[in-house]
Amino acid sequence: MRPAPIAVALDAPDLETAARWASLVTPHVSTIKVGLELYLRYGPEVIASVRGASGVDIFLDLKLHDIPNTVAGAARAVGRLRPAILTVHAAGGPAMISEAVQALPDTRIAAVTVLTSLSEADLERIGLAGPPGDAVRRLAAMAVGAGAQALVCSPQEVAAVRGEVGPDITLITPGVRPAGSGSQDQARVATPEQAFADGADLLVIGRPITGSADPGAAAAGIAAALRRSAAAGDRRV
Ligand SMILES: O=c1ccn([C@@H]2O[C@H](COP(=O)(O)O)[C@@H](O)[C@H]2O)c(=O)[nH]1
Repeated sequence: MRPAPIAVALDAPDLETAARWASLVTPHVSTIKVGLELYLRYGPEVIASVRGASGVDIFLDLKLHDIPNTVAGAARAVGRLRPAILTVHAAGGPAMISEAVQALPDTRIAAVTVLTSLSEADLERIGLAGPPGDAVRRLAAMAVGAGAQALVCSPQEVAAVRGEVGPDITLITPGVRPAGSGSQDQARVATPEQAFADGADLLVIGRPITGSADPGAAAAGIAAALRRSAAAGDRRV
């Protein structure tokens, strides 16, 4: 059975916990995501520890955001870790995105549009007044024009972004919460089934899996729900 298009966010306080979560979920999911907490604490060595012997894809979520030359250097610096996906902030602009793409030809550069933790009220406070979907679509079009092969947006915008950028761009959605789960610090959320039906290619899910008493069973349960959605033809795009 093919692993489900889920990236489990290993936001763990220590390496042992991250490696344990990784070994429990990798039979069920295509990807594991290493973010700032683990990478800043343990550095590049963390990747080998969580990758183990599995063929799981590594999603390095460093959200690079700096001048183009600095981001190009940072992207080259992580190249030897062979991440399948590396994030940059779309707000860094087209030259920065383009430099990252050129620096890492074998990695999918994913541009983060508007963080899923931000609400419309938050956007107004940071000078981006208007529905989040408007800013997400603007940033998505710019990032793809600059060469980004993937985009990060919330599941609430994924259908509109697909309409904007077409079928060839990988759409990645954090802000995924199974029915009945709390949204915690996420502001723009939807269920895994809804994100998948609306066209997400990779669902980022952290605490609903890693906070469960049995992360392996939680990942398997969400993977099974996605398979049922696919079999029922629920995907609209
Ligand atoms: O807009 C974004 C971009 C990245 N993330 C990351 O995804 C996970 C979500 O974890 P949950 O526990 O499922 O909330 C986390 O690692 C974030 O850094 C995001 O949430 N939103």
